[in-house]
Amino acid sequence: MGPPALTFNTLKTAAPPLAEAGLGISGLAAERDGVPVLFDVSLEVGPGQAVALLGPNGAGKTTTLLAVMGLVRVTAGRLTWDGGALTHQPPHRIAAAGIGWVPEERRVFAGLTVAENIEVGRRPGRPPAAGGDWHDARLAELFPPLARRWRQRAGLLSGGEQQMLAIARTLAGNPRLLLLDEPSEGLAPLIVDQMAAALATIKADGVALLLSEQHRGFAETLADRLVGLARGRVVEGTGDGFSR
Ligand SMILES: Nc1ncnc2c1ncn2[C@@H]1O[C@H](COP(=O)(O)OP(=O)(O)OP(=O)(O)O)[C@@H](O)[C@H]1O
Repeated sequence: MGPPALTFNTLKTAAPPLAEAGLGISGLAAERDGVPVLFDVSLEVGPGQAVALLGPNGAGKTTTLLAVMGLVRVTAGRLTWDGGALTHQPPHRIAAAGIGWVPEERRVFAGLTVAENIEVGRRPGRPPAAGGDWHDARLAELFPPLARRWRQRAGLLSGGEQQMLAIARTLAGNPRLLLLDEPSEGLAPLIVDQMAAALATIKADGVALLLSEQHRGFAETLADRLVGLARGRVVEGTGDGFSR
């Protein structure tokens, strides 16, 4: 039998919770395929906040997101969500608790239409963030380029449109925390601006955002806090004046 179901607001760990609302990460260490990759990562993301992980290739940004999603082995530290323990929960329970993952590779279903891809992401019964349900009309308003291609196959979309679709599909499940791996990677400048505007709207809706970013400008536009990672550790992290 797996670990007990997450019952938020009732499930409290013995130690004081990191954050009563949103995501808490404290002293996180994790490994991939038996190789230690994260050694000491701590941060918090509250509802309606955005935190960007910055750092060079191999710093551990993706691994931090994977650890939140339960997709790598956590060897030390704590993960909490709305004050309840998240550490060592299986990915499907983490997803059911309202955490959505947008992988770097996008992974849209090329043979399905935009509308069908979004339908795949629906998670009926999951309570939405403060702004309400992400139904089709809201998603189309959020990403106008998708609205124009609603009945087209996803394989025909540009890279930027596929990135929008990957986000829209995850949003369709009404997550209250969105994990985004390099959302601006490989996008044309105009598309990057559209992406930043859309993510700002999602944030204003009350959704918490934790993103991995290589582009500092994009991160600064969007994030309330920047957290610098190097070799699996937080090297700098602050609300303002962050520098590397
Ligand atoms: N399957 C694996 N087994 C062992 N080590 C791995 C595995 N995948 C990644 N790593 C290592 O983990 C470290 C952190 O990788 P991670 O992908 O989290 O970095 P990142 O900051 O997201 O950088 P990038 O932008 O290159 O993805 C790197 O040193 C990488 O080589």
